[in-house]
Amino acid sequence: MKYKRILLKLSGESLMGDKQYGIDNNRVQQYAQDIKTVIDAGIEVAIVVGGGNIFRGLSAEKSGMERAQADYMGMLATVINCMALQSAMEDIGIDTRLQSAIKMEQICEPYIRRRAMAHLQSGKVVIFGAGTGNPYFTTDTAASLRAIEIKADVVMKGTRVDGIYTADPEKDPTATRYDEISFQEVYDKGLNVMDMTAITLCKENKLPIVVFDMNKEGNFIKLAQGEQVGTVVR
Ligand SMILES: Nc1ncnc2c1ncn2[C@@H]1O[C@H](COP(=O)(O)OP(=O)(O)OP(=O)(O)O)[C@@H](O)[C@H]1O
Ligand SMILES: O=c1ccn([C@@H]2O[C@H](COP(=O)(O)O)[C@@H](O)[C@H]2O)c(=O)[nH]1
Repeated sequence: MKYKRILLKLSGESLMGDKQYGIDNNRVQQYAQDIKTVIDAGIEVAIVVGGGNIFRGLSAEKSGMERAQADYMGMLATVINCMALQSAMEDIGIDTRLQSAIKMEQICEPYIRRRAMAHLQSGKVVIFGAGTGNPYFTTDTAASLRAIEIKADVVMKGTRVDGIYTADPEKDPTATRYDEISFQEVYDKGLNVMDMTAITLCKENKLPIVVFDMNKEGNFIKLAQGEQVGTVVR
């Protein structure tokens, strides 16, 4: 098996499906099924979920809200997404634990690194909510940070584009996709598929990143088993 432990980052926006806002249950159910195939193959999976489908701190700041306050709202939004994904996974028999970087005793465990690793070793999927717990960060950075902390082999960013392009493919139809790219090239070319703090953490800790289309059923297991899917950054 190529990977023993994977950190899967799911963007909030991809949970929207075709909706303009919020959560598309069909999409969440598809993700849960795809995650199950990877768990059933004996691979450990931890997940960080974004919140962009509900609330983004930066956008709220532009409308006049104080940034830190807005960012805490964004972190709470990620927990809502995590709970939706947790429900969908439990419905199909996956054992899960949700850990939040901001304490919410009635809802989930607090983030405790060693406990998270023990859950993973016993076959549970651990979902990390509330990002890093700090404003001015993103869930991409939370994904890199948690992946390093729990000694994952890779960060897989499952999103709605099928890899990293020479420019944002949603804005530039002439953009072409890389199969592989170095951390340095991501900086040099200013590619915005993940924020630079997240990229730097992975670079400094020699942790590869794969960006792939999570909306295509079966992609996650292919990737987990070592097939070439999406773009690898290393
Ligand atoms: N060079 C590039 N290659 C690929 N995608 C790019 C590139 N530049 C910008 N993007 C954009 O990055 C987005 C991927 O980020 P994603 O939607 O997963 O956002 P996020 O900020 O991680 O999550 P959230 O929606 O939770 O805020 C794609 O939708 C794509 O349009
Ligand atoms: O560590 C973190 C993670 C996230 N935030 C805030 O949450 C929203 C949603 O996260 P995305 O990564 O954009 O999906 C983000 O816009 C921040 O406002 C944070 O403050 N700290």
